[in-house]
Amino acid sequence: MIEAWSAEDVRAAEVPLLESGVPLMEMAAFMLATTSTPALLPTGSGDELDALPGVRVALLVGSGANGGDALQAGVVLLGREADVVAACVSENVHEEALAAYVEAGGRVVDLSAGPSSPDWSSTLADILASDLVLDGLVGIGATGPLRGVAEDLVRSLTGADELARTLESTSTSTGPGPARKGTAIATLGGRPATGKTERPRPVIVAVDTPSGIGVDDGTVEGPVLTADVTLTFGATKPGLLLPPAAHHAGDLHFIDLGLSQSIAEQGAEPALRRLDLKDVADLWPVPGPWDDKYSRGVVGVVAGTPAYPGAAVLATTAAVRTGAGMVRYLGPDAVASSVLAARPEVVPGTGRVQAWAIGPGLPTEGAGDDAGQLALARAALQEAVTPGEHGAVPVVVDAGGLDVVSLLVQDGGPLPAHVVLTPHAGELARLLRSLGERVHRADVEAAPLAHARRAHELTGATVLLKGGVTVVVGPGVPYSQADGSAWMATAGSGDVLTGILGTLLAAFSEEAVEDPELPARLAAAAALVHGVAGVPPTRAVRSPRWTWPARSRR
Ligand SMILES: NC(=O)C1=CN([C@@H]2O[C@H](COP(=O)(O)OP(=O)(O)OC[C@H]3O[C@@H](n4cnc5c(N)ncnc54)[C@H](O)[C@@H]3O)[C@@H](O)[C@H]2O)[C@@H](O)CC1
Ligand SMILES: [K+]
Repeated sequence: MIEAWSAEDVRAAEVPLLESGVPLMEMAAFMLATTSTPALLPTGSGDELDALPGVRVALLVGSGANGGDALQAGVVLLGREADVVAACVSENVHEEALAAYVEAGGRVVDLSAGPSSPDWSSTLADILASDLVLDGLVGIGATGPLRGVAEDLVRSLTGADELARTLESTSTSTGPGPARKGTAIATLGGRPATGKTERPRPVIVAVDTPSGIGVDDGTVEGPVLTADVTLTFGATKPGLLLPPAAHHAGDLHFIDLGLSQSIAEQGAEPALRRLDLKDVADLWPVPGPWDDKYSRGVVGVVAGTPAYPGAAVLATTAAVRTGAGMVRYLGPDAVASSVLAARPEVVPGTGRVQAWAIGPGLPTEGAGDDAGQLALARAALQEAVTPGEHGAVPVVVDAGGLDVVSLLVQDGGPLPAHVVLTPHAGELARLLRSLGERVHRADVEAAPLAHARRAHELTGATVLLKGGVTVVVGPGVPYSQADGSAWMATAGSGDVLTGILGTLLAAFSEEAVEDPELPARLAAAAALVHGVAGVPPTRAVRSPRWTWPARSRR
C-alpha cells in the first residue's frame, strides 16, 4: 500500500531528524543525483556512480529547499564530470547549497529578472539541449499555482511554438553528449512539433513534486513541467496520486530518508491511500472447503433495459467472474434472456441477496418507460437503509441508479456508507447539482477529490469517482487507484466495475455494514481489479513497474 501524507505532516516529521543533525538535503540530493543518471549513460545501463563526461544537466532552481536539493544534486553530478548549469529564478536561492555548488565549479545563470534577463534565451536553449533536467523550482513549500519567474520559465519551456523556434535557432549546439537517437523536436512535456529535424528532449525529473501542482489536493491551476519521473522524499504526497496532478508526475519513485518512521511516530492518519496487488490479494475472499454459494455471497443485479440489455450482461458477468456465490438478476424478461444466454448460472427473479448492484443501463429518472426497473432499484436501496430480517444490505449504485439515490437523499436524508456510488465526473456533477450544488463536469475533473468528498458529505454514501485515476471517499482515509489504462475508456467498462464491486460487497456483506470504512476499501480493491483486468497485456507484463523512459521513444 502506498500512503500519502500532507505537506504539513511531512514537515513535522522532518523536524526531529533535522534537530538531531540528519543531513536530509544532502541525502535527498545524493539520491537524486545517483538515481537520475544510469539511463543517461551511452549504454543506458551504466552504474549510478559512473562518470558522466559530456552529459548535460540543467537545474531549475527556485528560492527554497527544493532548489537547494537540485543544487546539491548538481554538486554530486559535477563530481561525476557532468556539465551542469543552474538556472536560478530568484536572486535568493538556498545559500549553503549555492555556495557548495559554486565551490564545486558549477555554472549559475541568474534568471531572476524573468524573460528580460540577458541570458534568458540562451539558457532556455541550454535547458532544452540538456540530457537531464532537475525541476527544483518549488516542492512542498508551494502555495498556489506557479507565479513570477518560475511561472515564466515553465511557460516558456512548455510553449510549443516558442520552443520549436528556440530549438531551431540553436540546433547546432548539440555538443558531444551521449548517444541519442530518433525523437522529434518536442517541448518539455508537450507534443512533438511535426516535420522537423529529429532531436530528443531531455529526461525531466521532478524534485520531490512536479513544480506547480497542488501538493495536497492534486489540483493543477497553472503551468506544470510534466515529469518523466518524480523522485519524492520522505513520504509520498497526495498530489502525486491525485488527478489531474498525478498525470504530470510520470513514474513515481519514493526515497524514504528515514522520514517514514518519524511520520509513523507522529500518529497522524495519512491523507490518502493507494492499494497495491498484495493488499487486494490479502483482502480478496478465497473460498474454502466449508464454503457454499450463500457464504460466498449472493449479488442481486438490477440493470439493463430492452434498449440497453448489454449493461445487464456485463454487470452480471463481472459479478460471476469475480467469484460471487450466486448472481440473481432482476429485470425485464427480454433482458433476462440475454443475461441467461451469456451466463446460464445467473438466477433470474427475487430471493435473498447479500449485496445489490444497481443502475447499469437503467434510464435516468423520468427519461424512459422502465418504471419497473427504477422501482426495483429504489427497493434495493431501501434494503441498505432499513435493515430487514437479515440486517441491512450493502449496495453499489451506478449510472441510472444515481438519480434514485438523489431522490432518496432529498426525501429521507443521508444514506449509510455501505451504499457505494460509482459515478464518472459528469454523473457526479449531475448528482451534486440535484442536491443544490452549482457544479459542472469540468469542476469535478479539476478537483476530483474535493467533489467526491462533497458528494460523500451530502449523501453519506461512499463515493467512487471513476476516471483515469479513480478516487474513493468514505468516512475514513480516501483512496486513489491508478491501475487501469486509457483503453478502458469504453462503453460498458463501468458496468463491469459495478459487478466486481457487487461481488466484493456481497462477500463482506455484514462487515461492510458494521464497519463504515470498509466499503471504501472494497471499492478501491474493485477499482484495482477492474484496472488490472483492463491493462493491455504488453504493459501488464512490463516489469519492474518503474522504469526510465526510453528517450528514443519521446
Ligand atoms: N526540510 C528539509 O530538510 C528537507 C526538504 N527537502 C526539500 O525541501 C522542499 C521544501 O522546501 P521549502 O520549504 O523551502 O519550500 P519549497 O522549496 O518547496 O518552496 C518554497 C519557496 O518557493 C516559493 N514559492 C512558493 N509557492 C510558489 C509558487 N506558487 N510559485 C513560485 N514560487 C513559489 C516561496 O516563496 C519559497 O521561497 C521539499 O519539497 C524538498 O524538496 C528535502 O531536501 C529533504 C529535506
Ligand atoms: K519540484
